[in-house]
Amino acid sequence: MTRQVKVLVLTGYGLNCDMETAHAFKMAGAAPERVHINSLITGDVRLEDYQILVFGGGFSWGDDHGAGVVQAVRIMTGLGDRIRHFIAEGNLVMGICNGFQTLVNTGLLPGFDGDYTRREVALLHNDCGNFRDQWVDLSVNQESPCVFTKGMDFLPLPVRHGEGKFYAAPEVIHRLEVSGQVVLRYAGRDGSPAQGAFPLNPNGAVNDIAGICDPTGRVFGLMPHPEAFTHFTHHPDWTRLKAEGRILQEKDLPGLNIFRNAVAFFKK
Ligand SMILES: NC(=O)CC[C@H](N)C(=O)O
Repeated sequence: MTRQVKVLVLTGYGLNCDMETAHAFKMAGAAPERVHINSLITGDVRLEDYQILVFGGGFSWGDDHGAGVVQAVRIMTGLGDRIRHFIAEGNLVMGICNGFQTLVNTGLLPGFDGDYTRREVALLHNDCGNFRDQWVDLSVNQESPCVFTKGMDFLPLPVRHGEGKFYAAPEVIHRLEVSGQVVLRYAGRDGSPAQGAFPLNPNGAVNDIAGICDPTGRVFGLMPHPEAFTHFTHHPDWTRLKAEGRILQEKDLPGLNIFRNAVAFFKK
């Protein structure tokens, strides 16, 4: 019997995508569990019993002091060493939207030189000045070491955030680009770069960056929500896309493939 891949999906304090995220991992063949942040910090639940740790979407601590900021402090003071050990052991960490904001505020991303404590990038308020709830098209960097996006080149996903503008100093952006750590970019429907054009790029993200990974490719954060595209009718244009034969075979759902890739990583 093949070993079950155990996924820990965090819950609590304003997170609101844990049910969908756990469901997506279940569809991908894993054994997900929704675990309250406190249960992990107190040690009632042990991180070493899992292979994938997920920081999901939501409004942790009400986005006070900036989205993901308080969660990052709580996580790093209570769990920092255990998470760094978890990564060193070869496991996977994923941050979706509020989870991505948390990963950058902890310094778990971008993880340059194996240092998972340094804050190098930020997710700022959207340039448009308001919360965006829309679908975006994403091009995938096939040169990236990211294990979650293997074999993918394009995916449409929804975004829903107020603080999604990826930002960093030019030398940090350059380093992310040359190392292949830029995984996802906002694009046009044909996969061509959005070049900052609103609303293809919904937040003004520098270089259209929507998702990055660490140098190992095992820590991945993204603003869009892959757990919200696990059935072809989730896409607002699914009838047209199906008629055009562009996507939407049950078997190759872009959102679900992110979770399938994560699970497949442990089944090699
Ligand atoms: N969907 C989310 O996770 C939202 C993230 C965060 N609360 C924001 O608005 O930016």
